[in-house]
Amino acid sequence: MTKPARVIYWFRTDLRLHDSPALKRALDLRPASLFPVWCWDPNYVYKHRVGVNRFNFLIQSMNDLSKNLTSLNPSTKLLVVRGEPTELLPELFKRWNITHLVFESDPSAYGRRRDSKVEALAKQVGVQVVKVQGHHLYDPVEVVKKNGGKPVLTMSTLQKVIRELGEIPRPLEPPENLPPPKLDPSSSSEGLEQILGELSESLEGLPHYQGKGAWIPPPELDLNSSELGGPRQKETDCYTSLSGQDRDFSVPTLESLGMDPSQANTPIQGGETQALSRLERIIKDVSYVSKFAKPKTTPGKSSEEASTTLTSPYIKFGCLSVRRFWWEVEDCKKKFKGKPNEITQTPENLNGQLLFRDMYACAEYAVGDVFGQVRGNKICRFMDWYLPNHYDDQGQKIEPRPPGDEVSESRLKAFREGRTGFPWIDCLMRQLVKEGWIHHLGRHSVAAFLTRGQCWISWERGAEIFDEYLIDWDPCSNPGNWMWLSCSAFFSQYFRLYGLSSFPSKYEGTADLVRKHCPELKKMPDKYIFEPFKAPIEVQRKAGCIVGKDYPSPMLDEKEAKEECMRRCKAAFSKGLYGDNELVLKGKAEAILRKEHGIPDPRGGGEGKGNKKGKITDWAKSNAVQPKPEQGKRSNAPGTKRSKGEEQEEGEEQEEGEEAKPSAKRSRNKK
Ligand SMILES: Cc1cc2nc3c(=O)[nH]c(=O)nc-3n(C[C@H](O)[C@H](O)[C@H](O)COP(=O)(O)OP(=O)(O)OC[C@H]3O[C@@H](n4cnc5c(N)ncnc54)[C@H](O)[C@@H]3O)c2cc1C
Repeated sequence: MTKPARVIYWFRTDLRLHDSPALKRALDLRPASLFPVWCWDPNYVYKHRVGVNRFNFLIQSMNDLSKNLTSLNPSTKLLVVRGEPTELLPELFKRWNITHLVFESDPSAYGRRRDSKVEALAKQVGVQVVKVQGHHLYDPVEVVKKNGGKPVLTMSTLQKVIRELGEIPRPLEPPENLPPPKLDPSSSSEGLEQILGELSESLEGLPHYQGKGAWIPPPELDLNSSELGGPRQKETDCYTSLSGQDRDFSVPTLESLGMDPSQANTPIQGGETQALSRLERIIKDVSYVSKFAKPKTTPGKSSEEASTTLTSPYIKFGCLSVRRFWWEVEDCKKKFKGKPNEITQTPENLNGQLLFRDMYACAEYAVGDVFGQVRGNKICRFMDWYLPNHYDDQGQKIEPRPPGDEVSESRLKAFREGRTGFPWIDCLMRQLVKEGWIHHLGRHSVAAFLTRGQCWISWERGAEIFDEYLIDWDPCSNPGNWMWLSCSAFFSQYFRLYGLSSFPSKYEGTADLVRKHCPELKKMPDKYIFEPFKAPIEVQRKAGCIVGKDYPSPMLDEKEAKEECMRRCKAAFSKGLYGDNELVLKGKAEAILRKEHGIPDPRGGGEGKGNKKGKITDWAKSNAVQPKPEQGKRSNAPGTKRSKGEEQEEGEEQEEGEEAKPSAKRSRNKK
């Protein structure tokens, strides 16, 4: 007779019970005991940028999952063990006599590395590992294989490849019951408290337990560093015991991380229960689902009123199954009573949005660890951005990063703090920090502004800011979209830009969004809401907001900055270098690009025309601060006419329906 299975189900970014193919595989083993484990990894807590809103969402989602597990069997819940999975899981295998470890596979490079370590450790002690794809519509491993090992860079390539992979599986129902996490399945102990007590006892003697060798943040770690996702108010106590302060394997609190819960200002609440009720609301509106066209959606007055689905945080943490979303959309569209040609198509429809997510995952899978950076990234066009990452001779990232030129550093700071003097950018950045989410077109605006649009700052820096604040931060979608918006990959029409006033003017509710997040502009009339620096002084006085005093002056001249960036894009495109080119790897590409195209270096160095060694160039200097308000001049405010040239630069909202068409030949002339 075979030994009955004793299974650890390792939860990660699959915090749900519905449509979980990995959980189904665990239950198909008919385990005598099922241990639903979450490893509260100090690497995540102390080494990643995770802001308070994302932690809050995660904690809520874990609590919701735990409650849902208990509703299936009152003798079970989510078992949170505090420590690194590579250290902890092997101990649990031994102490809980585990036969199988089951988890949903993590396609990201970091996750794959961690998982393969855990897999090897499990095999060493005879524990069988079962990993199942469930985080994407299609398995990135299979897609990339079918694409000849190449990264998928366009929607049409993805669609071509997936046609051969067959239909997306229909979603699974949640389980009806679960075995309890009993150490001795034949024992009569049934109560959860008793089971938890026995489990906690079984961990006696392990390091980190009951304060013995507790995981204490290393002294060099600055808990107040924003690099760690915002200020931590006090010492953490979430690692003083393996099974939690009360030895009940509970979900940690924000306080135990040293975070201030009052800073979690997001209206977005985590958990599978919330995710499913949101999905139900979306699907009820057959017309909305059938006619969904991403470019026509609006950021609205607030995140709750944005006209997209706001499902990304739930999909990110797996509270919502992406396959379930897909199929509910498909079934909903069948109920549409309007004309068939009113039903929107991929890529602008909801299915298209979900496919974009898969596209970035497939690109990340093929590119690997360097997907989030320029250096070494074969799909990423090299541009001579300001404030790039720095690397040593071995290709290791130098941290902390050496300071860049002071103008760009001050612009980056103002951008992060929502003080650029451009209300559209400032309100979005303040919304991001406060609520942990902004609408896609808002993300477009800020990403283009920081990179190829106005500031010429490396997309790596912008992606880092999003990493810290977005609840839905994703290791594939975030760098992928930043590369798209900066025209580094996926998209190449660098001449298409957003007007800082004309673009938001086209969308309903955007003036209110500005007023909500930039209250100093509350009384600014609509005409000047996106360009208060153009308001006559009497208008500013009447609105109680003097530009330069109550609200910052714009930090650059939009038109000049755009022209300069365009020149730089042109140069980078004509040179055609990518992140894996030898010149880039050796750190020589920037100087060459500047020299060949006479582009000034803001730090000096004499490479570009007209550079004065050691000085900030005139261009950067003159645009650093306080451009003259064009009071009373032509305005781009709502209702006013724009010049022909500006019209041509906009319309960027069509982007998601287009393909990346690299306009310059790739240069792969490795020496
Ligand atoms: C610079 C930048 C950075 C971004 N970073 C992230 C990120 O870290 N995580 C993330 O989930 N999305 C990211 N996006 C993509 C997109 O903005 C969000 O997924 C979307 O705004 C989420 O809102 P929603 O759920 O209302 O989307 P909807 O429009 O309702 O779309 C439904 C779902 O489709 C997926 N989706 C839609 N658009 C995209 C896209 N362009 N790329 C990938 N998935 C998409 C999301 O899972 C989303 O929840 C980024 C976009 C930009 C421009």
